[in-house]
Amino acid sequence: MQKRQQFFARLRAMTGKIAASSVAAAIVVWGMRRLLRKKRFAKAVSCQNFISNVSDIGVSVKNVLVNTMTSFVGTPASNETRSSGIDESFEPRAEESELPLAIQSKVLRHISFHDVYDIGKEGKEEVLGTGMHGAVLVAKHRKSGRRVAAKCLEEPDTNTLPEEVTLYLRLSHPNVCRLLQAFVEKNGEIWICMELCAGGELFELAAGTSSVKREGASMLDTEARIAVLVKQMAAAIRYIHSMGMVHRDIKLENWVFASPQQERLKLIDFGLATQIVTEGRAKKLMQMCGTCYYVAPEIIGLKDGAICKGDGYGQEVDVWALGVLIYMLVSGMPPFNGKNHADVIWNIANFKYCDDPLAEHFEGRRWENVSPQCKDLIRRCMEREPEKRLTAAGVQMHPWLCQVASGQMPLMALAPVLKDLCFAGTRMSKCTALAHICGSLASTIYLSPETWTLYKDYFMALECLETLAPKGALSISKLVAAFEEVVAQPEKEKSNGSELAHVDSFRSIAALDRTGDGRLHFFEFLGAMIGAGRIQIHEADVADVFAAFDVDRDGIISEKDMTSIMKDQEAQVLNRTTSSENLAFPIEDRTTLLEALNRKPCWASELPMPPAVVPPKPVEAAPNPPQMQKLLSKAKLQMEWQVQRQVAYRDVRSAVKLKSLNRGYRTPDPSPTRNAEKEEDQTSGAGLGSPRHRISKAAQSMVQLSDLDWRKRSEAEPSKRPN
Ligand SMILES: Nc1ncnc2c1ncn2[C@@H]1O[C@H](COP(=O)(O)OP(=O)(O)OP(=O)(O)O)[C@@H](O)[C@H]1O
Repeated sequence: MQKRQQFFARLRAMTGKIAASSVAAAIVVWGMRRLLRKKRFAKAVSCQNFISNVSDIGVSVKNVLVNTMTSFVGTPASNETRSSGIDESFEPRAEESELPLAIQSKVLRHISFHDVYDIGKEGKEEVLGTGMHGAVLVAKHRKSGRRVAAKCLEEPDTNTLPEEVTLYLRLSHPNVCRLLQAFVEKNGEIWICMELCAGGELFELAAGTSSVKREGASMLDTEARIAVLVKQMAAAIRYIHSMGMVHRDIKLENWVFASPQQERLKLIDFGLATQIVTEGRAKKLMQMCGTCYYVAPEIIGLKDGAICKGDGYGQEVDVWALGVLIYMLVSGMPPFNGKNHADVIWNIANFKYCDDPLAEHFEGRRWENVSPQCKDLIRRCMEREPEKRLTAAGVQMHPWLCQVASGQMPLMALAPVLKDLCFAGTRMSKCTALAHICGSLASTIYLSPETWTLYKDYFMALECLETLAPKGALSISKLVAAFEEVVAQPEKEKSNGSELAHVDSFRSIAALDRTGDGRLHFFEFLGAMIGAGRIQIHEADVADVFAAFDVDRDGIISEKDMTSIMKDQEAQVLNRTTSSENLAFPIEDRTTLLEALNRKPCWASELPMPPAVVPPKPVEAAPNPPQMQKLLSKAKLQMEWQVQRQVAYRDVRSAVKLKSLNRGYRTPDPSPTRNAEKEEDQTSGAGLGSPRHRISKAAQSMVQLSDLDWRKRSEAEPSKRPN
C-alpha cells in the first residue's frame, strides 16, 4: 500500500514538473493501465480526477489523457473535478471514438433533448408509430422549427451506446432513414432524432389503412411501380451488407416513405441490426430473432420434430425477408401463414407454403397477373438454402428490376459535380477544420425535399460509374478516374491550361473521405457539396455544430478548440493553414462560419438536371396490374393482418399506458434492454423475439412447448391435429 502511495506521489510530482509533455501522458496512462489491470478502480478514478485538475498541462495532452482514462474508467466521479475548460460532454466513449469526428459530433451528452426539441403541438404529442420501445414522436427543433422523428431508448449504462445507435450512426444512404442526433441523458435515457418520413409506412399503404393523403395513382398499382420500390430496398440492403451489417428485421412496417409526394422509401428500425463482418471475417449468428412472417428458415432449427436454434445464419436472411415482402406486395398474402406465431414458424421451418397448394408454385387467382420475371425474383430470394439465394447485389441486377430507370447520366454531364467535389476536397485538404464542420453539418442538416432529391440523384448518377449494382457509396478511385477523364484532361488540352489541369485530384477527392474507407458515403458527398458552397446554409443549421466545436464554450471556435479534438496529424494541417483564406481562426461567431460555408466555388458552373429515376405514371392501365388495394380490401388476410396489428398495438399500448402513468410520455422497452435480451437469447436459445409481433420470450417458450407437443404427434397422425 505504502509503495503504491509513493508511486502516486512520485507520479504527481513528475507530472507537475513535465506537464504538457507527452512523456507525462505516457507515464500516467501506463500507471492507469496497471491500476486497472489490478482492478484498483478507486485509485484509477482518483488518478483520472487528478489529471482533470492539473491546470498547467496543454489542452490536447490533457484531452488525450482524459479520453484515455474515460475509455477505461468511465465518466469521472463529479462535475467539479472537470471544471478546467474541457467540455466533458464532448469526449467520446470508447466505442464512439472509433467513429469519425463528423459522426461523433452527432452524439450529444452535454445538452438535453428537451432543451433542443419540443414534443408535439400545444402539449399534444404527435405519434408517428408505436413499437416495442414505445411511441415514435414528432419533435420540433426549437431554433430552426424543423420537425424530426424522435424515439426514446433506455440504457442503464450510459457509458455504452446501444448497438442500435452505434450502427445507425455509421449509416448514410439515400434509402436509409438518417439518424440526425443522439442525446445521452443523465437519467439513462437515450433520445434519438431521425429525419421525419412523413409519407407513412409501406405496410399501411399495402393494407389500405394509411391515413396519409396521396395524390394520383397508388404506388402499388402496377408491377413497374412495385419494382421502383423494390429497387430502392435492394439498394439499402446492399449498402448495409457492404458495411458488414445485417438488419434482421426487413418487413413492410420498417419501410417508410420520405413524404406523401415521393416514392422514396427509407429503411428504419435498427433494433435487431448487428455487425456481422469484422476485420473482413463474417461470423455466423445464432440468435433467433426477427418478425414472424419474415424469418428465414436457417434461423430456425429442427431437432427431433422440435424447434431449436439453427446452425447459424448470415446476411442472406435479409434477402429472404425481402423475397417475402415482394411476395406479399404482389399477391396480397404472406407465403407462410398459420393460426398463431408458432404455427407460422413451424411452417417456415418445414418450408410449407400457406393453405393454398398453388401458392408454392405461384399459381392461382392471386398470381394470374404477375409476370414470370417477378416470380423468378421471389423464388431466387426465397431459396431454402442460403448459399443458393441471390445476394442483395444479385437482386439489384435481376431482370425484373431492369425495367426501373437506373438514374444514369452521361459522364460528361456530371463534370460540374466532379469539379465541385474536387474544389471542396482542395479546400478541405487545406483546412481540416472545414472538413470536420462540413461533415458534421452534412450529418445533421435539414434539406428541403427538392434539394435532398437533387443531391440524391447526383449521388446515384455517380454511383452508376462503378458497376451495374452499386454498393451505396462512391469509390474514391473511380471518382478520381472520372475527374481526370472529363475535367482535368480536357483542361490540359486547352493551350493556356487552367488551375483545374494541375490540381492533385487524388489528394483532393480523398480529403472528402471522412470515414477513411476509400468510399464516399452519402453524408460525405453532402459534406462536399456544402464545402463547395452549393448548399445554402442557414444560421439555424450551424447552431448545434458551432456548439459542438466550441469545446471550451467561450463563444468562439478557437484553434485550441479544434486542435483539442483532432488527431495529431490533422492538427498539424490545421496549424499550417489557420491563416489561409479558407477559414481563419478564431471563428468569432456563427456569421463568420456561415460566410465561409456559403462562399461559392471559383470553378462553379451550371449543374445538370438529373434524369427522373421514377418511371412516368402509366397513362393506361398497365398490362399486369396486381391491384393490390382491391385484392387486399377483399382478402381475408387483410383482416388477419389488422387483427394481429391491433392485438400487437393493444399489447404495446397497454404497456405504454402503464409506464406512462409513472413517466409521462417516455415509454421504454418493457424488457430490461435489448442488448441484454439479445445476449440472453444467445445463451439460452429462448424463443423468437420479433418487434411488433414479438412474442414475449416466456410466452413463446410456452407456445412452443405446448404447440410442438401436439405437432410431434400430429406429424405422425395427421388426423389428430387440432383445428
Ligand atoms: N423516421 C421516421 N419517420 C416516420 N415514422 C417513423 C420513423 N421512425 C419510426 N416511425 C414509425 O414508428 C413506428 C415504430 O418505429 P420503430 O420500428 O423504429 O420502433 P421500435 O420501437 O423499434 O419498433 P419495433 O417494435 O418494430 O422494433 C414505425 O413502424 C413507423 O411507423
